[in-house]
Amino acid sequence: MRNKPIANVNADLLKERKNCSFDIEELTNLIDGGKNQTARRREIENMLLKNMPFDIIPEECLSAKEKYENAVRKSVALNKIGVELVSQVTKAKELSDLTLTLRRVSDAYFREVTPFLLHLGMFIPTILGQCSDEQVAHWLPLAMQLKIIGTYAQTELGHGTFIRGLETTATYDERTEEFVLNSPTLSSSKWWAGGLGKTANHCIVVAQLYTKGECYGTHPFIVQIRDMDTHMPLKGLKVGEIGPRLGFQTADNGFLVFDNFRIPRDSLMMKHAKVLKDGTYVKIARHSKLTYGTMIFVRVLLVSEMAFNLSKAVTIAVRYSAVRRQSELKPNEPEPQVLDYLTQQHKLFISISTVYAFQFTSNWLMKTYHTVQANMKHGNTDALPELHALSSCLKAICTSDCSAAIEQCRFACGGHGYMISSNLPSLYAFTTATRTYEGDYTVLLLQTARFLVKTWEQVELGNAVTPMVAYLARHQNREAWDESPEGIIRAFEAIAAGVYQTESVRSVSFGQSDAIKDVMKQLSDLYLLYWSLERTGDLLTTLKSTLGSYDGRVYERLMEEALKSPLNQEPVNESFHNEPEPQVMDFVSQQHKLFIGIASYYSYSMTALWLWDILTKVTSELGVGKTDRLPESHGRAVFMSVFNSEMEKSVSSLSAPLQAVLRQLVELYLYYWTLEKRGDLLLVLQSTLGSYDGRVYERLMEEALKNPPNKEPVNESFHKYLKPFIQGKL
Ligand SMILES: CCCCCCCCCCCCCCCCCC(=O)SCCNC(=O)CCNC(=O)[C@H](O)C(C)(C)COP(=O)(O)OP(=O)(O)OC[C@H]1O[C@@H](n2cnc3c(N)ncnc32)[C@H](O)[C@@H]1OP(=O)(O)O
Ligand SMILES: Cc1cc2nc3c(=O)[nH]c(=O)nc-3n(C[C@H](O)[C@H](O)[C@H](O)COP(=O)(O)OP(=O)(O)OC[C@H]3O[C@@H](n4cnc5c(N)ncnc54)[C@H](O)[C@@H]3O)c2cc1C
Repeated sequence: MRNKPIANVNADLLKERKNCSFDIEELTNLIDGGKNQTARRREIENMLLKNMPFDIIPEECLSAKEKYENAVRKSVALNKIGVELVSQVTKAKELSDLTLTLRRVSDAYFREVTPFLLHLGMFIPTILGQCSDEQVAHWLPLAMQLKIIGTYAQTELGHGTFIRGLETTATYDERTEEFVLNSPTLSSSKWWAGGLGKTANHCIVVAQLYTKGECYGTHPFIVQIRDMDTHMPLKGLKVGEIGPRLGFQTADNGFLVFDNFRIPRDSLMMKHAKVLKDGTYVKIARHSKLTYGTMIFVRVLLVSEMAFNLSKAVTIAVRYSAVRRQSELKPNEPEPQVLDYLTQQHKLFISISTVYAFQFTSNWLMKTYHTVQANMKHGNTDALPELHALSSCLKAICTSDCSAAIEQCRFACGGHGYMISSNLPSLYAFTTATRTYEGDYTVLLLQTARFLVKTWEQVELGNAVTPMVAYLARHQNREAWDESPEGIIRAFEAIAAGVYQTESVRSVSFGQSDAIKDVMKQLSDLYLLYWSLERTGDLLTTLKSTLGSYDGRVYERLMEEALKSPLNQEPVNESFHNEPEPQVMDFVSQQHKLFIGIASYYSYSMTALWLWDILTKVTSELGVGKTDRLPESHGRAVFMSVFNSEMEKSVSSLSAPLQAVLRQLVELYLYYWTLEKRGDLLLVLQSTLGSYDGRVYERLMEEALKNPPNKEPVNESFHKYLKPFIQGKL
């Protein structure tokens, strides 16, 4: 059943909805995956809406501590219902639909994120992907019923991207059949894990595994970190909250430091490798990177997350644009809806088509992921490198595009879009982090490039490659395409566009009406055209350059092109007889180049005179050999102050017009360098990362320890909400 229409809807919005060329319900079914899925989603939504507590005071008006406690309260209530619903589900497909619905509806309760995000998004998936069957049987029910709450601690203060460089050690002690966890340096402190600061009592820790004196690289361990009854951190580890950040403020991201912390042998997650009781290391995996599996899964998930978050932002911006009226186009006529401005449509429509591009690609990517997983169960890891390259590439591009598009949506809402209550700032803060976490943008694109270059080598050798990259061979036959970075980027755009085009056409090819097909086709075309225009340079099959031509006939081509110019089609231009051509001096850009030169000349002359006076004094005091070169900023300050003061002294006797000109030159010099060097001028950087002494890790830890949540070892919300919930007494 459809949701009931709401009374008192803005007339402009009603008008826009009335103008819709297709049946909205039909499109809703398409997005949900069918009529039944829409009905089920609404059933769950309605149930949650009836039972969930909403905020009385807006989340953003609370203190950091109150925000966290409020987030725990709501998470516990939501997950109580979630656990109940999950227990009724029997089929895998139903479970994934349910999880998706819960994830979507949870956003109605959290402007920020739930402290359970990592438990649901990474802890449970890692149990499924990295544990042996016996370990899954033990840990999964505990995690699914939230009897334990976990997180994923891989990143350290010193390393996030370069996983092989992680420093935390897990050394096997065969006498006690335990691993001993240690953080040997400050930079090895675990940092960032969501939910670690205050909430989690378990944690997946990625550490370098040592046994019998050998290091076998990074491996995941499942580790209890807090007492199940008192919630106090266990002896041998230091754990806390890392401090305020741009978004994720209720995710209680944390740090964790080990000091000879002992864990049982079977804490090692043993799907891909084992350590026997006597300390023998046994490799099970057929592919060395299978321990990176959770990251691939989350990268795949993030494509759909971006579709969802952008869909919210663009819905907000489109609705508001229909309601908002601004400016007077024609005297005495009503102000137009801002939605009617073409420039506004330009901001919004590309975001709408991007949402669909992401969603269709995400559906396809998830299917591909499951196919590769199923093959791997039978020992076939052939498709893993391509899945890694593809998920890396799509994750990087969609997270980057999504935060840029959300920023556009904020611009589209003018000043009101800057209000926290518009939700656009929170959506931006959430999505911009996704460009960094789960693999930084640049780093993931480089992983994709690595795969593509290897594929290219195969193509050149005439070997078969997978269908997804077969176009490389086609390109090679058709034209002299190069393997330059531009070529690689272009190829990946072709992949993304191709997937979207074929998937959207495939998805709308059954059952749907012509009206929906038309709209989807328009959106698809818009997406392709937009990116063709954005990347025109990459799409040009020759370089279109007189200077960079393959045959090097630079001068011939320059002359050929010159002769084609329309100006050369007539021997004397009519402006000869009419208006004179402007002097280049009249161009502002030319003045910019010249005037600063003039100002500098005066500055140097004044400073030279002044410097001459003191030079002898300085050299005799310090000795010429000992004087260091003045740092640039010091020199600049000297030029400015001398120029300023010496000019004042010398101009007083000059005529007023000349004084004015010279004063303007002083101002120009000062303003120019103020703008050029504004980075250096920020004397108080107030930054843990940019301090003069470079003590980055020390300062990050010092700041984290000052953090109010770390003043109490256990937050009161544990006793009030978490403990009764975990123990089933709520
Ligand atoms: C209410 C209901 C709620 C429901 C829940 C729904 C939740 C939804 C949302 C989820 C949100 C989750 C929040 C997550 C928060 C953030 C968590 C994190 O950041 S956690 C932290 C995330 N941290 C990061 O993401 C760290 C990023 N860094 C990395 O991933 C790696 O260090 C690396 C890939 C950059 C390099 O690794 P390195 O070992 O140095 O490798 P080399 O470069 O030397 O290449 C050697 C070879 O390996 C190959 N290969 C590489 N990877 C893979 C792979 N995965 N596979 C296969 N192959 C792979 C590579 O291609 C190459 O092959 P070849 O050419 O030789 O044939
Ligand atoms: C909100 C948030 C939540 C997080 N949650 C978790 C969590 O729950 N668990 C967890 O383990 N981690 C978590 N992280 C950490 C996250 O995974 C890392 O921050 C991320 O992987 C980037 O690594 P880094 O911080 O070491 O960046 P760096 O690698 O230090 O990147 C700094 C710069 O160096 C560049 N760079 C680095 N390497 C290369 C290279 N090889 N080539 C070219 N350029 C390079 C990058 O492009 C970037 O510009 C979280 C981070 C954030 C922001």
